[in-house]
Amino acid sequence: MPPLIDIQHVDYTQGTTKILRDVSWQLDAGAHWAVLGPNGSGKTTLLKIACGYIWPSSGCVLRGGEELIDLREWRKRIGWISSELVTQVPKKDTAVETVVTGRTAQVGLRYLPTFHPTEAEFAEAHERLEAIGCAALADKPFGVLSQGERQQVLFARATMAEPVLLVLDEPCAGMDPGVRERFLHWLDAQLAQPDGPSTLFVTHHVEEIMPSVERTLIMREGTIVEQGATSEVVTQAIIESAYEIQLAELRESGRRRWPIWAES
Ligand SMILES: Nc1ncnc2c1ncn2[C@@H]1O[C@H](COP(=O)(O)OP(=O)(O)OP(=O)(O)O)[C@@H](O)[C@H]1O
Repeated sequence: MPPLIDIQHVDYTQGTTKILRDVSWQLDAGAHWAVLGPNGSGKTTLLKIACGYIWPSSGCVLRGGEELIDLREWRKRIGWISSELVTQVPKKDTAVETVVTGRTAQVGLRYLPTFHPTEAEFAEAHERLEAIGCAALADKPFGVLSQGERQQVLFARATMAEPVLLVLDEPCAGMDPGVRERFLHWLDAQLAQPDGPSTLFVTHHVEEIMPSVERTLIMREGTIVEQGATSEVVTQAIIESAYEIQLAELRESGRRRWPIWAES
């Protein structure tokens, strides 16, 4: 089977600035990748090219082995969950109302005058919440949910479109340690399910890479400097070099890797 996304020798330039240089990377169906790299290294740009929101200046992108596909249809099969999306959800919409809007590209049920979900769609939204262990959240307003619960609801919303790819863009930003750990263990269980969508997990914190995220790529200055099995890519030497930092240790515990900072 051809890769879900096959990026070949892609450059991306804006004005005189080269933002991506000779990037090649393949995402197989069902694979889960962590995407690491310092601020401004080109992660978001790479993801936008992969998802078909922007076009490369040179090189090519195949999706399912084909170059020319209907990108509007393709984009409907991608769930992009970011902190920006969290801020767009009206606080008064309930969790289930938020999930049902997964049938559209927008959030905010009361602001979508032409979208009138059927009873069957509401029933499905309830099922989606139940399937991920969040049935109890259904009638709670989005505004009262914790940061972790909001991510869970947006995950359920993304599944309404039966996505082939989920992009989780720094999902743990703003979470306290307890919320973050509960959310990450919940997410790990979701990703470990067979036949789920491929996932791209963007983070700045290597300890957030859960065991189910078996592959990692690292960007730096517009290129992919490392890609492959998480166990081989997320090493002390590679992390120190990618972020220009010094660690006392990158300790493995609970099949995750925890940076221990060196004394300065
Ligand atoms: N439309 C644009 N015009 C000019 N420069 C751009 C444009 N889009 C991105 N850049 C620049 O390209 C570089 C890569 O940006 P990008 O958002 O892809 O980085 P990132 O790795 O996602 O960063 P962060 O971790 O801070 O989110 C940055 O220096 C950014 O300022």
